[in-house]
Amino acid sequence: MPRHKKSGKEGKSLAWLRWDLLVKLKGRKEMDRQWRQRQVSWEKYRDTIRLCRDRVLTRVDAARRVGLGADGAGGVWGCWRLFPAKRVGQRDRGSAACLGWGLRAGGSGLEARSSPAAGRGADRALPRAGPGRARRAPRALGGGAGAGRALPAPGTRSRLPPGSKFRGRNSGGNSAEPAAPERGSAEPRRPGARRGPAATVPCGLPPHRRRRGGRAAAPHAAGAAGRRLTPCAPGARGEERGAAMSPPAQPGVPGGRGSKGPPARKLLCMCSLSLCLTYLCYSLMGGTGPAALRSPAVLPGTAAPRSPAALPGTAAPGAPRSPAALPGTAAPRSPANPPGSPGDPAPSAAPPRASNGSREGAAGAWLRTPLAPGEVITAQSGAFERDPQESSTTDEELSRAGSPSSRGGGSSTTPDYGEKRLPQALIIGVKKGGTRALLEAIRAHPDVRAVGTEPHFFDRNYEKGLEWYRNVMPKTLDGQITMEKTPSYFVTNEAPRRIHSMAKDTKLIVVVRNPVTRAISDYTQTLSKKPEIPTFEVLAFKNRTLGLIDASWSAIRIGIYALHLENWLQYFPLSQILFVSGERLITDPAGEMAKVQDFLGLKRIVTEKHFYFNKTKGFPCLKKPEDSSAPRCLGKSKGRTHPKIDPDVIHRLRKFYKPFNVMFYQMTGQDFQWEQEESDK
Ligand SMILES: Nc1ncnc2c1ncn2[C@@H]1O[C@H](COP(=O)(O)OS(=O)(=O)O)[C@@H](OP(=O)(O)O)[C@H]1O
Repeated sequence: MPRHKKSGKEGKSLAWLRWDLLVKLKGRKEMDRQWRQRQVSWEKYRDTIRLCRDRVLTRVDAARRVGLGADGAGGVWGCWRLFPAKRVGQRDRGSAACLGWGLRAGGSGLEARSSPAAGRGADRALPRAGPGRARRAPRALGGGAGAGRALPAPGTRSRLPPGSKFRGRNSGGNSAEPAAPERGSAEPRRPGARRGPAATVPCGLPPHRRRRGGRAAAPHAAGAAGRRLTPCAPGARGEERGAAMSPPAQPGVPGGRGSKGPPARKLLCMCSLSLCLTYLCYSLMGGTGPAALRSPAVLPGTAAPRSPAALPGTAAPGAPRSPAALPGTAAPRSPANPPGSPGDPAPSAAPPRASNGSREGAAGAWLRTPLAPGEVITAQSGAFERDPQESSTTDEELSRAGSPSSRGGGSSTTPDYGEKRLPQALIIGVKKGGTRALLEAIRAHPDVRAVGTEPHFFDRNYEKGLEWYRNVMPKTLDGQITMEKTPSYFVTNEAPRRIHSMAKDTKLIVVVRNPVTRAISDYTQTLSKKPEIPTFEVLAFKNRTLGLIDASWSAIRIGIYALHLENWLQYFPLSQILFVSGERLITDPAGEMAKVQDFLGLKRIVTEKHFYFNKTKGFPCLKKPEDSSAPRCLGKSKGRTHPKIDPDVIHRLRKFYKPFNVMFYQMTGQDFQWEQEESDK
């Protein structure tokens, strides 16, 4: 039975329950008393605990997905406790040390499991105790490879070091419900558990509860600067979002900032998210060497070695790594770093990406190109992924655009007067989100001038310098906005810092789309260039039998929006980033364009009059309302027919993305309803 806190103003409530549950269970102490005095039935008592347990388990499951099952006493969680940085400035110290610890502990952050069987052991840990049974052994959480072990998960803190003041907090609370004590006996208690602060710090705890014995959560809470919210239960249901997370207010979005939610929930959620995401980041970045995450993907049945850490539920130690040695950890994240400064490695300096020995030979090598140091993902980073097609600018185009004699930097509509300026607004992603449609639509605005090609300045061409970049831009008059779009910026680790150092008030636009559809779209694009590549189903899994999604495949990884957004939020406030729904850009382009124009401070000139739905194309096309010229639809490369994907694979991918989507909704304060979309199908 989880313990409640002994002291404090509201110390009589369970410390691990969600806020709404706490409210419901306000009289829990009283209930305990009544239970002992035979005034409350065992069933009622048991059901209450079962309810709480079920809520908490969603978090456990989600944590397992992101591989937070670090080994050792306390794990990353325990480590955080040792670095209780209370100020933002101390966060990095804690991050580096703890994440270094986490890597040493062998977590392979993105070896995610989506198998329905995975991690369900806990869900099956139904109460069996009844009156007359004084105590029961704590049940292990999770199944599969991790079965039989209590896995640490955000909020469970099951691996805290001995002596930790968190210890005993979960007391089996997450994994099993309490055995019914004999009437009149003391409450059932796990051996070794002591009364006091509960070990579990789940979502929804008010600060005064978290503070005691909850210091591990503090650094992240502080670091998140009160801005980023973390889902307590990444797998949380939609109805929990608004109330539980209190995302920023959005007109029409339930549970926005305006909704009443305890601030502690935000803090706690921030902790979890920060941990998850940072861990993921480091996992992603840390593999230029033979790290677990970068180890060659192995198909079942092949003999190639594979880190056991990659297996779900396992926590085999990987190669020890110093946090300082991790790419990206040493470089200070100072926005003041000017482009080209020593601490700012040029993207072109990235070593040539070679095949890392994946399963499908050349095609596999293409899809699994290792990342450059400091790079989270570069969408078009690999030799084959650098597809100079519809979304990417060819080198020739760029050199033409960047030449002094160039006119308009690739924008055919740019007049030959005014001056070239650095962009004030960027469409930074996401690849296959609908970025081209957005750019073309906003270019219809007379106060916008945009480069037609993708300059890839902040990822591939940064060493060419800002003058080169400026030259790529079209000429503008005073009052006109210069824009460009390069979807790979969103997943480029260095991009936020570089853009910030160019101009910290740069407005950023991200077009997001259901990550499953986006992945299929991404794959379809590649397939159109390379018909010999393996099927989507093959590429999506590391091990399909085990349900291991291959998050090292860029098509999958790009869709973990929350992970990438975290990087941007280090440099830009949320208010400076506009999230455009790729889905609504198709169904209601004028509505989305209204938001874009407002965000850019432009008069709403691009309206429904500018759009025409082309049945043949199946998409909206642009027209000029003032003349009778034919509508302009995007090219054949936009709106391709996707190959049919095995519904089971889609289902697993949805499950994989769900917690990340929920995080993303909470971070942005917008519910893109991708889960809703899916459940409708
Ligand atoms: N008006 C209109 N016309 C055509 N296509 C449209 C439009 N609006 C959004 N979309 C969707 O945009 C998807 C391509 O996204 P991007 O332009 O971001 O792709 S890229 O990253 O630049 O390659 C593209 O994805 P696919 O359908 O998979 O091809 C479209 O679904």
